[in-house]
Amino acid sequence: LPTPETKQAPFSSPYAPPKDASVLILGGGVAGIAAAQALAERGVSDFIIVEARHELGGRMMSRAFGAPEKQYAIEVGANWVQGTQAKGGPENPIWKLAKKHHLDTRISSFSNMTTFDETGKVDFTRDVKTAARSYARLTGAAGRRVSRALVDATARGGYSLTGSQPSNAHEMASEYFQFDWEFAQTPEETSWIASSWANNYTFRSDAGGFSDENAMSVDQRGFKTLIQDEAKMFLRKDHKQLRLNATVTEVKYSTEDVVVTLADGTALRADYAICTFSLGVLQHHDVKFTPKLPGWKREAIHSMSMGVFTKIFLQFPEKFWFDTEMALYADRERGRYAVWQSLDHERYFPESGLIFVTVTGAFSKRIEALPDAEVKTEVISILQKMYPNTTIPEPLGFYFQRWHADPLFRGSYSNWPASFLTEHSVNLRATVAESLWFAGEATSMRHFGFLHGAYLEGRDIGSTVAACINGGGCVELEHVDRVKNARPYELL
Ligand SMILES: Cc1cc2nc3c(=O)[nH]c(=O)nc-3n(C[C@H](O)[C@H](O)[C@H](O)COP(=O)(O)OP(=O)(O)OC[C@H]3O[C@@H](n4cnc5c(N)ncnc54)[C@H](O)[C@@H]3O)c2cc1C
Repeated sequence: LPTPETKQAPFSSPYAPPKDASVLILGGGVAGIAAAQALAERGVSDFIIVEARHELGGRMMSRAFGAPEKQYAIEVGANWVQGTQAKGGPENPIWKLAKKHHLDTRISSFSNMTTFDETGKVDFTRDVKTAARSYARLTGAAGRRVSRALVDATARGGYSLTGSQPSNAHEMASEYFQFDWEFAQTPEETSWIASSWANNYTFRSDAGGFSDENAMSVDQRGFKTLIQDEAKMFLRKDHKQLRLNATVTEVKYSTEDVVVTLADGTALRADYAICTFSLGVLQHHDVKFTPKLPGWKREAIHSMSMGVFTKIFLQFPEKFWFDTEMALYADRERGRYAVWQSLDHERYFPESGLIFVTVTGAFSKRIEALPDAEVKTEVISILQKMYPNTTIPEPLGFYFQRWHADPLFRGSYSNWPASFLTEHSVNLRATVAESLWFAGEATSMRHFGFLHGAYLEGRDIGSTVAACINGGGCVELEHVDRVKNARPYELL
């Protein structure tokens, strides 16, 4: 690895325009707030969080849903604290915040499930259990590959090599539930090794992770309250550290400073910026970087991928469906409206008439391009297949968030493909020109995709930048100039 550059104490030319802050934090999601908190704790209060939306939270996003007399706060973005804490083990920092802010949660029971196919209710829970065992074999074999320094492959290759080849609708739906429903992409699109360590570092307490529990927020203040309330505890009351409704259009950077232009033409200048925009935003050129980001950074950005995870919410006048928490529907098309969750359940919102179905990946992009009415007709037709002897009533409410089309997100969360190497991940989080820093769920090597990944990255980069400021200089995070093959390709 090349020797990192050292940024000197900020040089203030008498001719330069005055600085608005020491640090601009670009984005007010979990990573941005965690970075601000780490700066504040180290005595750096001279920062401004720049957020395009009207509130903090980013992909922690809730909204009111349902008929006027039956409204609920539903989570269209993150919903679970994934991995809590096993006895004596590390604690998920999001779980810690959830307890601190008295968040109302329920531990989900994903095995409490009813199964359906195109003929109605059919018991294939045995296939669901088989898929769980196949997944355990997949992750175990990935660990052995790491210890023997073997190359990565796709999770699909891994499944086949470890003896799992789903061949009918029941088996494919079961595998989808186990894999795509977590990674928001298919096994073909995903790294075998990285998906396995992502699973272990979150869910396996015996492998350095938190626990296998998923705590679902049902808090009617919204899951986001946890990050908003945390921000209130350290942000100054004069609101000078926060600019809401402020969309960044350009980031001009040099070793001297960073100048950020907003959609209304305002320019903000600082010594450092911490960019927490999603990987999808960086991939889509929604924000212009001047000069263009270096080749090694662009390669890292475009080599990782952004999954899409779409929860489609429906409210009916009354419940007519399964009494379990979950249902799995096996269509002949893999992943077509497969995973259902009942919120009209004694543990969640009884008598609410609420149910939601999740779709992912390419299927999410497909429905985002359709009008709501068409998606609603498709969803109802699936319920009709699940309940052939019931007349499915017209829903009182229907909603899904278009994460991929949204220029502030461009997808739901990142995923690690087999061709994405450790060096790419190093480069995704590496500093550019000593002044421009990056943090977010995607920059987390162990916890990409998760809330805790965003939080830990924000804290880490925030405290590193604080050390730069307090120490009067800085060592930037190193990058790799060229990501090379261990052994060059040879055409024989
Ligand atoms: C549908 C869905 C379900 C999920 N489920 C879970 C879950 O159950 N558990 C879990 O742990 N994780 C889950 N996640 C992932 C989790 O939400 C993210 O990992 C995390 O919230 C990312 O935080 P972040 O700060 O890195 O990014 P963001 O939350 O994306 O923060 C970046 C901020 O930048 C702002 N921004 C973007 N562009 C601009 C611009 N040009 N100018 C100004 N501001 C801009 C955005 O508005 C946003 O607020 C889910 C995500 C989605 C979408």
